[in-house]
Order: sequence, then structure tokens, then C-alpha cells
Amino acid sequence: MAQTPEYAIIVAGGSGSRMQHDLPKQFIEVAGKPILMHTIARFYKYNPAVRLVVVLPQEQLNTWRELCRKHAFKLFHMTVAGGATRFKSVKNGLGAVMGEGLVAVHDGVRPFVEVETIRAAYEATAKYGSAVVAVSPKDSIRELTEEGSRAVPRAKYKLVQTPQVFQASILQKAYEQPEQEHFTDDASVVESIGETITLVEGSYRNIKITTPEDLILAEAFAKEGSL
Ligand SMILES: Nc1ccn([C@@H]2O[C@H](COP(=O)(O)OP(=O)(O)OP(=O)(O)O)[C@@H](O)[C@H]2O)c(=O)n1
Ligand SMILES: C[C@](O)(CO)[C@H](O)COP(=O)(O)O
Repeated sequence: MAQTPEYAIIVAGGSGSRMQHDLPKQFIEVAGKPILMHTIARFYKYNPAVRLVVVLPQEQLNTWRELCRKHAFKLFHMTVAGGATRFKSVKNGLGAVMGEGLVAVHDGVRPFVEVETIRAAYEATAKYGSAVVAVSPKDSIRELTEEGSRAVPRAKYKLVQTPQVFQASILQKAYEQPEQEHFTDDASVVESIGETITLVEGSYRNIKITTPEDLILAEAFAKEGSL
């Protein structure tokens, strides 16, 4: 029986403003290689036949090509120009997805995602139509109210990571709608067309490298052999 095509849209089209670094954060080296290369390699390790779509700002496409040459990075991938928001970048990436299949969307700056997590997410999507990786909060949670704040039951919440994997047709339909302010990830976009979201357990190592202290953590994980 023919294998269902698997795609991975790796979004790296942001500006990385919270990192306050002179390089775009996806190009910062950890363990001797740009973060984005480690992320791509994780998906390739999961499935060498995965169709990789890497989304980068238009003005960074040449730099990326040069970095690939410099690091002799040969893993085959398409590149697509990003948009002004994550929503627009994912939508541009979806333009490279042809026909049916399972499509993962993953942040280019989450290089520590485990192969087992990626596998669990694609498998759950094949069964249920969607899979969103998430972990339980470790801290207590308070909701901001008009009066100040109030405690909420932590057991009722999950912290959402990527990959977020969907049937291609569902993701494409969801991304046809106009962007809304509360769309902070793909699950929120897909949910708003009435689809159910299935959660898959993630890992505390699957950090999104966002602020300078995340780089210190990333170096520590890398030293420990997590890359
Ligand atoms: N217009 C955008 C904005 C974000 N992203 C991607 O979405 C992921 C999560 O976003 P975030 O970590 O917030 O990245 P930035 O938007 O680059 O960072 P910041 O908000 O600090 O500027 C990143 O891999 C980022 O490159 C994207 O592809 N296109
Ligand atoms: C998609 C995401 O990583 C899930 O946690 C997150 O919502 C991205 O948010 P950002 O503000 O674009 O970093």
C-alpha cells in the first residue's frame, strides 16, 4: 500500500526581536551549526522521505543558501518566503503542499524536539486528524482579572508546543479564513473552523528559543548530547 505523504513546514520567518541578537535567531550557532539546521535534521531523522518546506524571510534566503554551502548542509528541502506574521508564513508554506497528506507545522527554533514526539504526532494525526504537542505547566497559574488576579486550577491547562500536525485538507481549509488576533498557533486556527484538537504529550526539552536565556539552556542541552 502506498505511504501517505508526510510534509513538515518549518517556520523560521520571524524577526526574533525578543532575542536581541545581531543574527536572526534561527541562524545563531549551537553546537557549531545554525539552530535551523538542527531542527531540519530532526525531521529528516524521523523520516528521510519527509517533504520539508522551510519558511524564511525573503531577505534571508540568500544568506541561508550561503550557510548551507558553508556547513555542507545537504538535507533536501524547499524554501519559501515568509510573511509579516506566523499565520502568513504558515500560509505561504502551505502553498508548497500538493494533494493529500499529513502536514506538520514546526517552529524553526525548536531544535530539541525528540524524534519519538514527531512520530507520535504524525501517528495520532493519521488516527484522529490532528495532533498538537503539549506539556503540563510546572508553575501555578493566575488569571488576570479587572480586580487583580485569581488562582486557576493548573490541572486544567496545557502549554502548547510544536509540532502541530493535521490532515492537509483540514489545514488548508483553516488557513483560507482571515487571520484573527487570537491565532497564536496552528491549533487555534484549525479549531476556529470547528475541528477537534487532539493533544500528544511533549517534552520540557522542546523549548522555543526565544529570549537570551534560552540560548544558555540550548548550549547546556547540546553539551549533554541532546542534539
Ligand atoms: N512572521 C513570522 C513570525 C514568526 N515566524 C516563526 O514562528 C516561530 C515562532 O515565533 P517566535 O519564536 O515568536 O519568533 P519571532 O517572531 O522570530 O520572534 P519575536 O516574536 O521575538 O520577534 C519562529 O520559528 C518564527 O521564525 C514566522 O515564520 N513568520
Ligand atoms: C506556536 C507556538 O510555538 C506554540 O507554543 C507559539 O504559539 C508561538 O508563539 P510566538 O509568539 O510566535 O513565539
